[in-house]
Amino acid sequence: MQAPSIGGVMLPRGKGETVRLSRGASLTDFAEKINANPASLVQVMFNLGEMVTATQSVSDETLTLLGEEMNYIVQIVSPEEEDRELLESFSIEFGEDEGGEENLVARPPVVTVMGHVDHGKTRLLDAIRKTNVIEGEAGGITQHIGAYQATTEVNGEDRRITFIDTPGHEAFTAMRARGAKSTDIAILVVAANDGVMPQTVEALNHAKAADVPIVVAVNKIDVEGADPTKVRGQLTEYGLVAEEYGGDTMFVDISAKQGLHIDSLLEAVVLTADAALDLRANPDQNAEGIAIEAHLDRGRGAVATVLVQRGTLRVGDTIVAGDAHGRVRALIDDKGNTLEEAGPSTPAMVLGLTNVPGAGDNFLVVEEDRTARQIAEKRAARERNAAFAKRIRRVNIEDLDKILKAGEIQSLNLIIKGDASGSVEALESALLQLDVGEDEVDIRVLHRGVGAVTESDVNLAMGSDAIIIGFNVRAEGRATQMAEREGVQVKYYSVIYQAIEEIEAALKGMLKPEYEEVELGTAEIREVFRSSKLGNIAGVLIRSGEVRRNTKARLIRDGKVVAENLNIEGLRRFKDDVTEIREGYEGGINLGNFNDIKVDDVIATYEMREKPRG
Ligand SMILES: Nc1nc2c(ncn2[C@@H]2O[C@H](COP(=O)(O)OP(=O)(O)OP(=O)(O)O)[C@@H](O)[C@H]2O)c(=O)[nH]1
Repeated sequence: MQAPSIGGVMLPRGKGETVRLSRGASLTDFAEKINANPASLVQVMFNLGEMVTATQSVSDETLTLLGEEMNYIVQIVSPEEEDRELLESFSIEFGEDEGGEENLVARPPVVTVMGHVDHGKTRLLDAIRKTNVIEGEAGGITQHIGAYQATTEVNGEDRRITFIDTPGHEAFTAMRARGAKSTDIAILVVAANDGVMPQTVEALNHAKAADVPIVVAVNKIDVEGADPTKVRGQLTEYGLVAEEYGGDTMFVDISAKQGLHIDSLLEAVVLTADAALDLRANPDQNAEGIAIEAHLDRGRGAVATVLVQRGTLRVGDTIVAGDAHGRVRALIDDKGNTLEEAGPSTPAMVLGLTNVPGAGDNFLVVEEDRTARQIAEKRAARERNAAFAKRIRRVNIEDLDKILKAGEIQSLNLIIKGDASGSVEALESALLQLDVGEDEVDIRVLHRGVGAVTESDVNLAMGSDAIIIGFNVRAEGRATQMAEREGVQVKYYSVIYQAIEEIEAALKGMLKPEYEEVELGTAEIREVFRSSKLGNIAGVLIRSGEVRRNTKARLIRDGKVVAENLNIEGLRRFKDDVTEIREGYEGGINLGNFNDIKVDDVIATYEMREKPRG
């Protein structure tokens, strides 16, 4: 008996081993991992009804399906995980403070300012910068490097706060979508004369999704008609309840224009950080953090602003940032002063990199130039490979069940955009009431709003693995392109019940499947043949049902199960390989490596089938 083959090409069967593949891998990558000929995998896919070339990047499902067919467990590795492993291969553990509790020192909170258009984000960042920025020694020309530090006195102590100097949540979500956590606290700016507006809600949902505490700055209180109380009332609806109303969110009334109560706002940030977060880091280790901004400067070459998250960055350090590397030639703060070093939560502009890292890329200091270069090169190669990947697979309605089975998500995250607040609310409440059975799957609406699907929605969806629902609205041109590029699904509906029906159906499939064993057939061993290549072959008579190739089996001797979890690896009738043999017929069974068979033993075959849901 031969090993199963398809079209003359040997099918490389595994023994249930795990094969790890990067997202977007090709059949050639797979073949390399299992030491097989890529052509044989192309053939297997063809037999499964999919035309795939050997070098083309394929979806997660295709890789999984292929694995199942060949008896391998495929594990898809995300880019973040891959990067962690890359660093681990150099014995670097990124994102961990070295040492124990005793090595940790308090660090300033890192703050992002968010809010609706024209509510005063830029003005506020300028006001803070003007009044509270730490005096530099030389006092160079102020420049926007993407972040700055301010000080404020709280309970007689000078406290520092780091501000990300790009107003709006776009930068925040773009970084988060890349897996970087840049912000400890969000300041939500709401103009008191305008009240809560769509982007206010969007911003607060972004912060909530990232689990970042919010401090509300009620701005423009100098303007006539300003109504700070109304803002408090409005935000209550979104779960932000002011402290004075018994909630735990600090609200501060300010005027960015007149510089009113800026200190109170900074104090509120510090108090919120103290109450809600334990912001500490080890300053005595190699520096690590993220790149916030980067560009190519004609005179200075690649220039990147980094935020140190732990350790201390020093001039002369060897550094890798994304796929850039180099020696730190100079560190410069936001006032143009040169720095010798930058500790936790300190932003600094770095000169000396070979090229420009992306915003949200991580950076780290390594001991040797060679290590830095190797890490950067490996990352660059990976980026190139990823660029070949046609489509990054994210959550989509059609494959919800598979994605859930793979354990990739536990909840269905949705962003709902619609033409009117009434319809959006109706859709949301209907969806939240869907009976998804024994609450195995949560439906979470991360954001809802009236208007077109925007790039910001797509960003939020990317960062939270969400599906966007457009109800009687469409996506803006750039948002459509971005969603396509990033593989974020946007589903459009114009009738509420259709939306609900489709999602309910997807969820039914999405519920974790239950499996039951189904007996297929039994075979009585009449004779045992010995083959030099395959070991013992059972000559059998099928007593009941049918015996199929590639199914599970157990061996029964004198009414007792003597071996479990065997595989029907080969099946023959006379000289031919067959896929099944039915009751009453004779044939040969090869149980792979298992050779302990005797005449009169019974091979009972079964398969695990998904239980239909009631
Ligand atoms: N009267 C008054 N005007 C303010 C205040 N804060 C900001 N403004 C004005 O409001 C307008 C918008 O302020 P920006 O700081 O540009 O608002 P923004 O939120 O950064 O706006 P975008 O960048 O467009 O999202 C400007 O004309 C500011 O001068 C304030 O406290 N009082």
